[in-house]
Amino acid sequence: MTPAALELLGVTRHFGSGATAVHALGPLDLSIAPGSFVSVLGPSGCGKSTLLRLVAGLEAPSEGRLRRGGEALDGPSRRVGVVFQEHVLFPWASVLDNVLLPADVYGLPRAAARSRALHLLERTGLADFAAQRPHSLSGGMKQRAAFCRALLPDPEILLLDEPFGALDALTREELSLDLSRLWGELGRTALLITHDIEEAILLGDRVVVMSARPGRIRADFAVDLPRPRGVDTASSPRYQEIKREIRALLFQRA
Ligand SMILES: Nc1ncnc2c1ncn2[C@@H]1O[C@H](COP(=O)(O)OP(=O)(O)OP(=O)(O)O)[C@@H](O)[C@H]1O
Repeated sequence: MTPAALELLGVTRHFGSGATAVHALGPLDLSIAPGSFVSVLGPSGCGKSTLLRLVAGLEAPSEGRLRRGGEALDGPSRRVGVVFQEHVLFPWASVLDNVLLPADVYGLPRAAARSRALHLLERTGLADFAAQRPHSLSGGMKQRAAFCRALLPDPEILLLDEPFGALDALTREELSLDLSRLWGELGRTALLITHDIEEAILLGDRVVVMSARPGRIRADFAVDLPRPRGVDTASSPRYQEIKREIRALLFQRA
């Protein structure tokens, strides 16, 4: 049997100790099948970013175990790409060089990395901006470049921490639909952290709803909407029904 792309078993995370200790997360059990897109939705401060940092291998759990592709997860890996809310492009480097950054970090063969970077820039509508500096890009374009960079090492798993959070509503929707299309073509596993119910449904195969801190899983909704999803998806009766169910749960007392 193919192992889960990601698996969390009894994971908790505490910060600090004594009177100032914070129980941020868990215990949490979660299993994500290879190739699926899971959206995690929850109130502010429920531990969503903490969850993402654990899965990225940037932090260790206080208790419990994490497994990636059936193996113990013990640190960051080139098999996992991360996109954060604030693009982290270097202002002095060209868009192409920014996208190529993981090639230096992971020692990828330069020529192949360059051709993959150009391909990704092409696929995300940024080919004409490869030689420009990030300041000449709009917010949405900077996030597209950040996606290209995360995808450069061809990661098996893409982690998205509110990647559209700083964008205006129209750019947000456009970029989520583009990401949905790109993800469909790449067939990779994705974990999206978001506050936005619509984005969670539009992108996800599942929407995992978390409780207030300490974040635990309150519900796990299957999003059985056909793909590819587009601007019309949000007006379908099934989409509206899932949205109603999630809203009802979120606005109930935890
Ligand atoms: N390094 C840290 N030290 C102490 N407390 C922390 C640390 N990181 C997070 N926390 C606390 O853990 C809890 C969860 O934080 P986290 O950022 O994961 O939540 P979140 O759901 O991503 O929040 P938001 O949606 O507002 O971004 C919060 O109470 C936060 O103050």
